[in-house]
Order: sequence, then C-alpha cells, then structure tokens
Amino acid sequence: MMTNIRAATKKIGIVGFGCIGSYLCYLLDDKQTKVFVRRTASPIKPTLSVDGERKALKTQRCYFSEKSLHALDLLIVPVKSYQNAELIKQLRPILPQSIPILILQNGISGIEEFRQAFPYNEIFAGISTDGLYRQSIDSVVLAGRGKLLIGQIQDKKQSCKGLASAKKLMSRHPHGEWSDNIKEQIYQKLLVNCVINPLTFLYDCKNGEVVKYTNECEEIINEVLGVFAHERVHISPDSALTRVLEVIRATAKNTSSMLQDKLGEKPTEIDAILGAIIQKANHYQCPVKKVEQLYQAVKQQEQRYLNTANR
Ligand SMILES: NC(=O)C1=CN([C@@H]2O[C@H](COP(=O)(O)OP(=O)(O)OC[C@H]3O[C@@H](n4cnc5c(N)ncnc54)[C@H](OP(=O)(O)O)[C@@H]3O)[C@@H](O)[C@H]2O)C=CC1
Ligand SMILES: CC(C)(CO)C(=O)C(=O)O
Repeated sequence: MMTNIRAATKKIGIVGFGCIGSYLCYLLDDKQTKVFVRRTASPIKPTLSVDGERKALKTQRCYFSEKSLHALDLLIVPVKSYQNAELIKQLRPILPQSIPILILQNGISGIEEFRQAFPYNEIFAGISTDGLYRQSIDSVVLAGRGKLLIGQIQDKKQSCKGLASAKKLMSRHPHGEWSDNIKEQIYQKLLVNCVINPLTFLYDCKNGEVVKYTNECEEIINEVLGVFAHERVHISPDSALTRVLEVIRATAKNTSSMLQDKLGEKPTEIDAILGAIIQKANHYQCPVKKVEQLYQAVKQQEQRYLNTANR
C-alpha cells in the first residue's frame, strides 16, 4: 500500500512513441511521464486504440539532455534491439549514474549492452507478451492483451526510486507482475523466440504452422539449452518443448515479429536472439550448428530485402 502512495509521484521517462512505449504512456496516463523522441519521425499527436476506442496520450515530449534526464526516477527503454547502439551513444555522455534503467525488448543482447555501457546504473528488465501494432504515423493499436513481468537484473541493493517506479508501472498494467527470477523468465522467452521467430520467417508461416517442424524445434531447443546450462539456467528439454508447443498453440494465428519485419522489409532482431546464442556458444565453446545455419539463412534473406528496399 505504501509503495502505491509513494509511487504516485514518480517521474518516468520512456524512449520513443513506439508500440510498447505508447502502451506504457497509456497505462501511466499522467502528464509527468516524459517521452523522449527523435527530432524527426515522431508522431505529432500520438494515440492508442484499445477495443476500438482511440485515446490521446498524455505526456511531456522532450529530447535527450542532461537536464531532462536528471529529473527522472526511471528511464524505460522499449526500442528494437538493433536501435540500442545508437541510443547508448546518445545517452552515455549525459545519463546520470543515479537513474535506473528498465529494458523492455526481445532477445538478451540489450541487457548486456546496457550493463556494459552503464555499469553504475541500476538495471531492471522486463518481458511483455502484449500484442501491439502501428496503424499509422500517430496511432498504435492494442491487438492482444498479455502480461508484463518486471524484475531486477543485478544483485545490487534496490534503490527506492527504481523499485517504486517499476512497481508503479506494474500496478497500472492489468496483468503486471513482479519477478524475483526475471533472468530465467527472459531466457524462457528467448528460447521460444529462438524457435518460433526464425522458423516462421524462413517458412513464411503463421506461428501455428511451426508444429509441422517439430524435429527442427527439438534440434534448436537442444542447442540453446546447452548454452543456457553454461549460464546456469537449467531447463529440461521436455519441459522446454512443452512450453514452446504451448506458445505455438496459444499464438497460432499470430504473425511472429520476425515475419512481420520481413513483410515490412524492416531489420529483424535476429542478432539479439540467435546472434546472442551464437556469441555465448563461441565463448563457452559449445556446438550450435543448427542455430548458426538458421542465423545465416535469416541474415541472407534480411540483407537481400533491405538492399532492395534501400535502392
Ligand atoms: N509490438 C509488440 O507487440 C511487442 C514488442 N516487443 C518488443 O519490444 C521492443 C520494442 O518493440 P516495439 O514497441 O514494437 O518497437 P517500435 O519500433 O514500435 O518502437 C521503438 C520506438 O523507439 C524509438 N527509438 C529508437 N531509438 C530511439 C532513440 N535513440 N531516440 C528516440 N526514440 C528512439 C523509435 O523511434 P523511430 O520510429 O524514430 O525509430 C520507435 O518509436 C522490441 O524488442 C520488440 O520485439 C515485445 C512484445 C510485444
Ligand atoms: C512469442 C512470439 C513468437 C509471438 O508471436 C513473439 O514473441 C514474437 O513474435 O516475437
């Protein structure tokens, strides 16, 4: 109860009016929320549609500066994983060490990039299973309601402001949960993305059709779990397959984010998903032949359509 009363005053910053960023603004629903935008390509009057009702987002819009960042109790980073490098370059000279960061994105490379770039900042990470898409330059649609799990990444003592702000966000989400084991949950989600995303991309199929490729699913799972074991995340192959099949069934009609990227001729998050597994496998000298083969196949197709789109 105390946390909720104190949390009401927290100042939260969000990077970008992206799909997740817009939904978080909608949930926070207060003028204290700051959204950091680029000078170009940001919607003029951002809105979010829920159940057919379109609502204007209440926020302060600003650009990165020492002053605008200094006043924050939490900075949320819901950007595509391939946008991290540019963002870190902008933030590194101006983000104070006292500002906690919450990373909300697919894959695991973002957490490591931010930990390395900001070793003194408190880092939180989260997983969203909501389904959102952009309908137009200024409108995002909530298409499927999921969960928001948040937890702390390091073993550092939690600061009051980081924790209270993360809990404020959680309390506003209809299915927000705190996790004391966020690393394992992120790895579980990563495993699902390692299987469903590249297979749907390469076979041009909806998530549900991935059941046709169970042998390939098992090959990927075994290799990924081998890498996880070195990271002290132990998941049995049977429970991993059961979990992946459950997600395939539950999201059968979905077009995975990686296939959506391909259809929209946009960069994928393959580097933060299979790329991160390959990097860890190289470090631990652990064989991941199937993962490497899928990674190369996705990269080749991605390069081809990006080249054509940029011509
Ligand atoms: N959409 C969904 O339903 C779900 C998404 N996710 C994951 O969440 C993450 C975010 O996804 P999503 O919200 O869809 O992505 P979007 O592309 O919709 O949003 C990313 C936003 O971040 C902005 N941005 C990036 N870099 C900067 C910067 N340096 N300064 C200011 N703004 C910046 C982008 O601006 P600009 O447009 O100018 O590039 C864009 O508005 C991804 O990892 C995704 O996989 C997870 C679950 C569900
Ligand atoms: C779970 C899954 C595969 C749902 O589509 C997803 O997270 C994605 O598409 O990135």
